[in-house]
Amino acid sequence: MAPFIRVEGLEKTYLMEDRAGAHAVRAVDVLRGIDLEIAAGELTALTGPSGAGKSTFLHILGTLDVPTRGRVLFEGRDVFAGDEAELATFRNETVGFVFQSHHLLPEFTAAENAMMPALIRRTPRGEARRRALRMLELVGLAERVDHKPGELSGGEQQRVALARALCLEPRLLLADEPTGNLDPVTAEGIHSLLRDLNRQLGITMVVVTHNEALASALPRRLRLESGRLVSL
Ligand SMILES: Nc1ncnc2c1ncn2[C@@H]1O[C@H](COP(=O)(O)OP(=O)(O)OP(=O)(O)O)[C@@H](O)[C@H]1O
Repeated sequence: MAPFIRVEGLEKTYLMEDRAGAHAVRAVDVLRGIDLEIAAGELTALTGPSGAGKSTFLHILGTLDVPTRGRVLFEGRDVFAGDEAELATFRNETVGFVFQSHHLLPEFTAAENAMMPALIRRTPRGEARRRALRMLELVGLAERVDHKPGELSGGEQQRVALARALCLEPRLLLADEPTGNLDPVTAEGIHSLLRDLNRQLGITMVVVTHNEALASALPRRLRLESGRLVSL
């Protein structure tokens, strides 16, 4: 059976306008040949120096960005072989994202923020709210569903962002420095929650972090260095 995710010969080069020379273009090689398999249900930490390409790699895994060379296969299917509409469908149905900054809408409550992806996908309001409340309960915020982001702590805001990412029950959760803005204790709380959710829901997760201590508590660790992946 094909692995859940298989990355083959992945390369990413950004072409930059060279500001010194007229119309000259400079290539920035960020990912230089990545091969990787991720099994369904795996929870993987991705570390590496600043600028190593962690976000770029995560964005390509989530089809928010496209590779320059190489392929990404989900259950054997080359995701970038399809057109933009197919990519968007795949992304909406399969992937949930959490970022360093939670991007919650300040005027809406935790429940309303968490149900947003379902409403955008035209899920009936009652069903969307049920899903959101279930996820808010899973992230430990059952008592805070009517709070707006400004009435929540930083860790609680990030948990709402997590509930929102999980609202449509994605099979893959990609988290880019989800604890980057949090104090160490709150950050450990979010990581421990990710481990619990991974066990309970069986969602495959890739979590980018600068924090080696947090990364070392996750079952699998990868490190990006000079555009290549190293297993730890
Ligand atoms: N759109 C772009 N055009 C040109 N270069 C880019 C672009 N996006 C990223 N880069 C460059 O690619 C490299 C990798 O960036 P990326 O954000 O993936 O690194 P990162 O490992 O996530 O870094 P950090 O830990 O600091 O967030 C950086 O050197 C960055 O300057």
